[in-house]
Amino acid sequence: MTSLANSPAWKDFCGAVKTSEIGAHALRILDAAGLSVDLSTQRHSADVETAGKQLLKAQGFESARTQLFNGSPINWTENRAAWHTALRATEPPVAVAELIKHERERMLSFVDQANAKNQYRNVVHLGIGGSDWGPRLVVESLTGLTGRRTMRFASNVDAHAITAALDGLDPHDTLIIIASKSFTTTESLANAACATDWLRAGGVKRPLDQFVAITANVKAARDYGIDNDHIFQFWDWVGGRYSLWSSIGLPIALGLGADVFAALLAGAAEMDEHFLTAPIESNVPVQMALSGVANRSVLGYASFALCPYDARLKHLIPWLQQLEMESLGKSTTRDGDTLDVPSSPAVWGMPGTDSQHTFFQWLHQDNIGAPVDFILCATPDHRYNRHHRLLVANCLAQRAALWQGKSYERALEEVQRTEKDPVKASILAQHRVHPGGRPSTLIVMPRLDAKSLGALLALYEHKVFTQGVIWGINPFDQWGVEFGKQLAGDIERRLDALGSDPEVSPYDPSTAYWVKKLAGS
Ligand SMILES: O=P(O)(O)OC[C@H]1O[C@](O)(CO)[C@@H](O)[C@@H]1O
Repeated sequence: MTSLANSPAWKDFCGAVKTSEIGAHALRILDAAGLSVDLSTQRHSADVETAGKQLLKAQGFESARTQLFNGSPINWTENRAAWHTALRATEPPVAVAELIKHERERMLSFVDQANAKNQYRNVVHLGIGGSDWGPRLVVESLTGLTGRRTMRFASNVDAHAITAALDGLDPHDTLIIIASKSFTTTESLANAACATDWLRAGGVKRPLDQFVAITANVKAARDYGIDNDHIFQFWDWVGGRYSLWSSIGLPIALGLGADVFAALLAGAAEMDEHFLTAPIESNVPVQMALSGVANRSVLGYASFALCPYDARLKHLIPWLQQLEMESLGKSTTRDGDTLDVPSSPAVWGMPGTDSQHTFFQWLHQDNIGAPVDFILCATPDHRYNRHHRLLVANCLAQRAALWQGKSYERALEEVQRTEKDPVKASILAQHRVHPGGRPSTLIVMPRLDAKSLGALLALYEHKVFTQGVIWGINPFDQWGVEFGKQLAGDIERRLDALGSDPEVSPYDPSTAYWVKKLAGS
């Protein structure tokens, strides 16, 4: 049985983190691919730095990183590579360079032709999880800058999503994209069927002519009836939640321009280079990963919040939730043992300043709270300077309050200005104390453009990868999701037993009750 908890490197790391003094270290701002990442408000010390390096060494970080970039089958439960870095490399690895070039050229020439013919004023993208969040995040974050088509996204199997996405569009001028690596995903195929009906009802004679498929299962897309010229491939060695950089980026090129997609890839490639070459102590994804492990596994924070102080980045939250929680939400190590330290924090969040009026009270004064990743753009893309100043001030203020806290003495001084009764003043002051010492990271982007966004997404990808290495878990599979899918398929068949009494014996009494009650609905 392998034990991380009992390994000397782990014990040293825990000891160093626990004895690191809050606020004792100097400014710690690291730069990577145009992003500035301020880790000054994370627990750190010279000992933490040394122990962090030893831990990475003990967990085989350098060789794992090499394997990531050279296309080794590091997704060991599925015996596949996770080679998303190849898709954005300036010079992709020889083994896949031709494949990538060929497919990218096909995809971009489709975009060129559509632009030249002034075709498809509307695009409806149907995908879910990794086949949705990435392109949705990029398109919706950057559309204000260069948007050139009406772009809609529908993922949920709740038909309200697809009906809203199609609402008001001209069926004759609408392209439907089915984005699904497996081309078997229930939600995406059910929504595609709705879109076909909608096109037909709108007078389109050959609805499938207006479909595009983006998939690793080309045969299934062909069998579905989609023309070869409208099928854009990606491959087994690209994980679903890492697929944004592949043909899954088609809506970005269609909606924002091929140059925007290229800039996104360039930003990610720059971050890849940094991750590969920067020394450990200034390697931003690695340092963020170590802080994350310290917060989760040593200091016991079960979650962290993501608060972009840029409302355009609202979809970064679900994107990161999938990246972090589908990748790291596991507790079995490579040898099949149970991981014996707490791992994989839950991720949640909301853009600032809305979040301040929603859950920041809890962050400030709950017994434990949660670390926060703050994201800020130095320059906005609007002309309202005061708004931007307010946004920046709020972001910095929240972070300072979480870290510095407010002492009882300071609170008392405040209260005594209006409350003269000493007993009452003391009680009221207690309510105003902020414990402080609450960790956070501040990421400053120069402005929200494709290059910075590409760098930001790659930063989080590598942070998650590094944490997977430290915890010894495979960040590239998702067996937990697969089990739920199997059960949903089985329950759907039982619910479909129109009129007859469905067979529910394999299920627990509560599930059985509801299947019977809702059958035929
Ligand atoms: O691209 P597909 O095959 O439709 O899968 C969609 C999503 O479903 C999952 O398999 C499970 O959520 C994700 O990993 C994936 O991004």
